[in-house]
Order: sequence, then structure tokens, then C-alpha cells
Amino acid sequence: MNNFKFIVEVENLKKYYGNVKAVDGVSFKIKQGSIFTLLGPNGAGKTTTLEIIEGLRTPDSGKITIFGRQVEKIGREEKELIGVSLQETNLIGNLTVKETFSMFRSFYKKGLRVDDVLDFVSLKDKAKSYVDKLSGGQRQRLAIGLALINDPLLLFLDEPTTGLDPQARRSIWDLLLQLKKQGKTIVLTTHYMEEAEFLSDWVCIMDHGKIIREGTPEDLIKSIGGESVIEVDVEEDGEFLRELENMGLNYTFNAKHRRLILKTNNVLETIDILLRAAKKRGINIRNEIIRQPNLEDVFLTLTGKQLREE
Ligand SMILES: Nc1ncnc2c1ncn2[C@@H]1O[C@H](COP(=O)(O)OP(=O)(O)OP(=O)(O)O)[C@@H](O)[C@H]1O
Repeated sequence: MNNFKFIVEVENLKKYYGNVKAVDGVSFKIKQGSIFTLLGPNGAGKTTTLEIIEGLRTPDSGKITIFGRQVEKIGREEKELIGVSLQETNLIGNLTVKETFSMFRSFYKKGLRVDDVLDFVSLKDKAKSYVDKLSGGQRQRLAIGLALINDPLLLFLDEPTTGLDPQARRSIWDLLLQLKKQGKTIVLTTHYMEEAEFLSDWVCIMDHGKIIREGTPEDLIKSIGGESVIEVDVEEDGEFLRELENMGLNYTFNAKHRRLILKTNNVLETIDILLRAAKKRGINIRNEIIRQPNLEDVFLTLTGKQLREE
């Protein structure tokens, strides 16, 4: 049972906690050998969705097909074929890295050699270190290594790079691309749009328990239209924004950061209008950026809010 077009299919999955619709009718299909990402802000329902598929939570309703078989909840046989890295892994701090790997290895009939996994996640020189002495990035590599110990076909990684610095994040991305090359299917959750864009073959954008759009990163970005995005800080007054509207500009304004975001197919014309409106209202414009649209813009266009409202 090793070849599937779709390794996981979920249909109309629902999980409510009282009034909170954590997962509210979610459907998707995951192609074998791909990196599949649930992208969304905190509380969107990503973890709940993942944990239902992993068999850690029971859905209120919905259909799950995994490894070609429809299941109520995954069983022992499926568990041998999946690897899971939870958002927070509570490991035993006074075990060494190698002891931790050996313990996890003992849970499975089949799997990889501990030394090979240590090598793969670049923790060989930390084999004798205690788990609670590891850095954030090393801890995440350990968590991914543990998820790999049974040599799974399908890997679930819940926010594997949250809180890491760019270099540590990059090293996790490299690991994930190597795993994809080996033919593994990876299911990721993240609220970092760069991560989703860089790694994913398919992205489902989630908000309030629903998938609001899905596709390849490229198609999702194309779907919102606009070849370029112009961003500027403005000392906004309402009049200025109204002026922009009157002049035919389509914008989003982040009031907290006083950041104006404009999608455009004609950068020069848009800048010209922007400057004329600013001059007319006596408004200062700063920190101008012209860039390609990204998944953050997709989220902003669809929901009117940013993925991470810092
Ligand atoms: N066991 C629970 N009891 C009550 N409410 C819950 C429970 N688990 C999740 N929720 C709620 O369901 C919603 C979705 O949570 P979930 O953790 O799936 O979101 P998420 O997208 O993974 O966010 P995060 O990135 O913060 O983990 C949230 O409003 C959360 O508070």
C-alpha cells in the first residue's frame, strides 16, 4: 500500500467547541510526494484539522480517506506510516538527544537507524547533549527527526519554524525539501507566508475554520490580479484616502501601522496619482516599497486583514 494519487482526502470535516467553529466544513486532497500547506492566522483551525487527520482528535462529522482507505479514525496500521511533529513537543529534558531517538525508535516495528536520523537532521554532534540544552532550531530538528524515525510515507509538521531566526528557519526548509526529494509527502501548517510560498506545491488558506482559497502559490497570487504592489507609510487623514478613491485607486490601509498597500498593473501611473493626492492634502509619504505580490496580499485581499497582526 504505497502508491496513491491522493494520500489523504478529507471531505466536509467539522469540529465545534461550543460556539467556536474550529473546523467548519473543510475539504481537500493531498497529492502523494507533495508539500501541502495549511496557511492561516492563529486560531484559524489549522492544528485542529491536522490533529483530526492524525487521529488525535475526533471530528464531529466528515469523511477521512488516508492511504486509500476511508477511516473513522486512523488505526495502528496507518500510524506506522505517518510521522507527526506537534506544535509543542514535551520531551524529557534529562534524556540525551540520542536516548530520545532510541526511545521513539522502540515504539515502532520498522524504521530508520538512530545514527542515520541524527546525521540527517544534523544533530550528530549533539547526540550526547540533554534535550533541554538545545537551541530552538536544534529542538525543531530533533522534533522533525523524531517524526521521521519510523520512516513514514506521510509527515505532519505543525508550525515547524515558529519562533526561529531566519537562519534556523532556512535550515528546516532545506531539510523539508530533501525529504520531498526522497518522495515523502509533507503536510505543513504555518502562518509565515514566505514559508508557504517557498515550500508548498499546494496551499490551502484557512480563516475561521474554513478554507477560503486553495491552489499553487503562483496561481493564488495571480488570482488576486495586479502585477505589482506599492507600499508606503502615510500620515493618513481620512480625506487623503477618500481622495485616492476618487482618483480611482484601489487600496488597503493598515491603520495600526499607517501602511497603505496598493495593487497595480501600472506602477508609474499609480505613483503619480499617489503623489498628486499627497501633495494636494499636504501629506508626507515614507518608506516606499515596490514589490511583487505575495501570499500575504492574497490573504489581505480575501479577508481585509493581515496574516500576522503584530
Ligand atoms: N480543545 C479545545 N477546546 C476549545 N476550543 C478549542 C480547542 N482546540 C482549539 N480550540 C479553538 O478552535 C479554534 C482553532 O484552533 P486551532 O488551534 O486549530 O487553530 P490554529 O489555526 O492551529 O491556530 P494556532 O496557530 O494558534 O495553533 C481556536 O479558536 C481555538 O481556541
